[in-house]
Amino acid sequence: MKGIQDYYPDHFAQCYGCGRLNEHGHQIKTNWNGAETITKFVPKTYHTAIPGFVYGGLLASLIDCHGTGSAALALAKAKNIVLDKSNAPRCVTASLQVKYLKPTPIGSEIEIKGIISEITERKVKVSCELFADDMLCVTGEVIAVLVPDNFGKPKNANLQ
Ligand SMILES: CCCCCCCCCC(=O)SCCNC(=O)CCNC(=O)[C@H](O)C(C)(C)COP(=O)(O)OP(=O)(O)OC[C@H]1O[C@@H](n2cnc3c(N)ncnc32)[C@H](O)[C@@H]1OP(=O)(O)O
Repeated sequence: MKGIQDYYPDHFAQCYGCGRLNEHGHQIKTNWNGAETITKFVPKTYHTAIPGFVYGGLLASLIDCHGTGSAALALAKAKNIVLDKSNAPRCVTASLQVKYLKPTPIGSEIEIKGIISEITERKVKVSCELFADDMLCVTGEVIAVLVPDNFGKPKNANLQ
């Protein structure tokens, strides 16, 4: 199934967590599910923290990219953008907070829900809930910001 990530421009589609063009990455797909967003992922055995349980860094990474994907969906909706080519808004993570409530069992499909809790012209807050075997294991909050034109460049680059 396609997700918002399939509509990112190619030069924004290399992310390890969600880039469709990163053959080594997770390649998650984020979609609307009613008023919420959703993604699913099946961790591999090599994503182990301790035997039987998923490595927390992977879970943070999934929440991170589901958060930016959810933010992109919300901005597209707010700006009435029809997703039909590489025209999706692209967001970067400004802040990522994760709470590990229970060990996340490995071996079954993980489901992450996203709730858009705040949206402005450039910034979206997304609350995430991660479930495994129908058990709420992790919560997270992502603040995502629309990629600025000067992303990755020093602020005084034009003075050099
Ligand atoms: C090339 C693109 C590739 C995209 C890949 C995305 C993959 C997604 C997952 C990731 O791993 S992203 C990589 C990790 N993130 C970064 O490297 C981002 C590094 N930080 C930055 O580049 C800038 O700090 C950032 C673009 C996030 C914000 O800089 P700006 O100068 O554009 O923001 P500005 O100061 O104008 O603030 C915009 C809004 O965001 C808020 N904000 C900015 N930084 C924040 C922060 N750290 N925490 C909370 N809020 C923050 C800020 O308060 C403000 O809110 P309001 O509009 O309500 O006033």
